[in-house]
Amino acid sequence: MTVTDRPATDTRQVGQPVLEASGVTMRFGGLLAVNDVDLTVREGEIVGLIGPNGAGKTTFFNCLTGLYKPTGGVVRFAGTPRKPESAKRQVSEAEDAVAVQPLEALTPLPPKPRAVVRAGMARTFQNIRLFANMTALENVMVGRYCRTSSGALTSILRGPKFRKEEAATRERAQELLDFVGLGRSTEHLARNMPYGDQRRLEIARALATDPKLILLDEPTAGMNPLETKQASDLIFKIRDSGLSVVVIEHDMRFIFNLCDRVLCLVRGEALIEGTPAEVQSDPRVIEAYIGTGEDDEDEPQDTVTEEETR
Ligand SMILES: Nc1ncnc2c1ncn2[C@@H]1O[C@H](COP(=O)(O)OP(=O)(O)OP(=O)(O)O)[C@@H](O)[C@H]1O
Repeated sequence: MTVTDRPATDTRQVGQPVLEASGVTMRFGGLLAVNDVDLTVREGEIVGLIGPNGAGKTTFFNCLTGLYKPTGGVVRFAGTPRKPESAKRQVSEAEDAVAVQPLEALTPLPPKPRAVVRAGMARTFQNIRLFANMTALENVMVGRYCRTSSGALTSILRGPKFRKEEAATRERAQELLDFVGLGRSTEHLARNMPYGDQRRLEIARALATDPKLILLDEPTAGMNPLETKQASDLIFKIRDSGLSVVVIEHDMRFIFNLCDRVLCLVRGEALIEGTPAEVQSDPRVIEAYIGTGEDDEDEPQDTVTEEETR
């Protein structure tokens, strides 16, 4: 029996590339954390990033999202940093449906998280980073502010323009809470919400930036099986709404059921990239996780078993 329940032939069409990372390399002093890694993500795709602990997954994510400036390689994205929009455009459906540009239009991303977000890339983190003492709605509204145009003075004066923009921001935030299944938790303080809800709230906040691509770093870490299933359903729903998704996870069953393609990193290098069926049947992947027993005494071990990778 295999881990994936996906049909052997998936007839969904994927589109143009939205992200193209080539030769991405990241050194921390003498440590080569990511070495010459390529990744292309197309419109409508869910791509998984797996690998044992310390393989370089999060570092690669940080290079893609501008948190780190890679020491080598280039990250191109089908979008350029957009200036904040007017309140009217902010809620327009047309704006949500920003056309993904053809490959030629992929532009190198400036290594600045804010510019990367404005270009249309959003992410969540391995450790939950919510504003604990803010409500769910306020947390999502914060994510939305990168798309609003009110400056400090407008905000202080709270004039008609500010009020209109604030109302639109609030409305969009509520829509996103409904979308992720937290419509009834609007006024709950983030810190009082159940763990699985906090993870969904983080996703809602990331979606508030109007991304074309969302990157999720271990979205099911610490979740029970029901929460994991709900997370999987939510990611499919996000993909079906027109976004591309890249997801890091250690839960093999989750990854192989969810993803169109999977990239496996080992010691900073791409070991294999392919369909879930190709990756889960590759003996090198099993070996990378469970080790050969010869030289892995000091290697950190993941919890995956050979049974799980099959
Ligand atoms: N800021 C940093 N400075 C120095 N070394 C770092 C830094 N960030 C990560 N590393 C090292 O780079 C390597 C890759 O780490 P990274 O966190 O990217 O791996 P990972 O695959 O995400 O691991 P995990 O699954 O445990 O989260 C590790 O050896 C780690 O210790």
